[in-house]
Amino acid sequence: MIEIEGITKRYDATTVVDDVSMVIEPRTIAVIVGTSGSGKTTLLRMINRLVEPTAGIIKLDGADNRSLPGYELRRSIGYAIQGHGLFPHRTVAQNIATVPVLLGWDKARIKARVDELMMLYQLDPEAFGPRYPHELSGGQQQRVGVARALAAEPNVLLMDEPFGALDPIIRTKAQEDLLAIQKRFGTTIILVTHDMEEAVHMGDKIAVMDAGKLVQYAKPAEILAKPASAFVETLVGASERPFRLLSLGRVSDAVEKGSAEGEAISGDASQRDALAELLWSGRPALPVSGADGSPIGRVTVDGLVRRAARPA
Ligand SMILES: Nc1ncnc2c1ncn2[C@@H]1O[C@H](COP(=O)(O)OP(=O)(O)OP(=O)(O)O)[C@@H](O)[C@H]1O
Repeated sequence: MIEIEGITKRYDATTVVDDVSMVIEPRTIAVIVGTSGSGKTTLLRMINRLVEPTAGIIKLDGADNRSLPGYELRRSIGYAIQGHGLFPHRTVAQNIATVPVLLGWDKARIKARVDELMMLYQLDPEAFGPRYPHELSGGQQQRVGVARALAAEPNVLLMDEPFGALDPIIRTKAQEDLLAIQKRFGTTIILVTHDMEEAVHMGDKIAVMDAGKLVQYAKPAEILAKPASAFVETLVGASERPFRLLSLGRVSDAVEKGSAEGEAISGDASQRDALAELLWSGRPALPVSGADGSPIGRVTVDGLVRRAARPA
């Protein structure tokens, strides 16, 4: 668990992070969003003490993050940044091994971990391990950057716009990979992004920053349905909000009694996909199938539209 208590950072007279308090539960993803200059990166870097706060406390599993020297703290916390930050004169395998080497792991353990992460990221260790970063595509470099951050099995991973430089298709894949890896290792992740779509997709909770202040910290559905201020509402994008809300819900949660003509949609599909299919095919209702393929009811345009409407 990460507890941020009244954290403030000032540079001379300018307050760039202003009395922020938030708790990040273990094994969850908190996404920090906000406009440029709102203090997101500074907040993130106070967790691993690349930036020292002016006031406030940050606790990791109950311990003040100042109870260790900064360099030791940083070996226990993964850190991945936009543009990956790989060492250009070290091979891919050496880059990934950076922190395990610093921690003095034995060679066999390091090799096993590097190979495991490379396989996980679909980079053949034989082929890619000896290569240098410039011999990789942008997407591959980014994967190596995240693999390096995960190498020493950190409980906490800080990510600053890790997918910012990727094109949209690779970006989606990178997000899926990260979600799968987060589930597998149970890592607690704090991710900074400009992209509300990414925040809604990735976050168990979303923290919205504006001018150094934390203006809302809540589950994605709550941020979308009940933005705390006009600023959050703008950031969420009022016109996109209904679709974002639907993308969070499963069809199985919107099933109505009755039947419908045509091919069934899976109860696991998102409500957004169901609405897209309904509108695209011009039908008022679709049959819904359960996990075993048997019909469990139907989903309707009217029902989905009601769900997308902002709750009173
Ligand atoms: N070392 C520093 N000295 C003085 N001011 C700084 C320093 N680092 C950051 N700032 C200022 O603090 C403010 C917040 O910066 P920060 O990088 O945390 O914002 P951000 O929300 O991450 O922005 P972006 O999305 O553009 O990366 C900015 O106005 C920035 O100019």
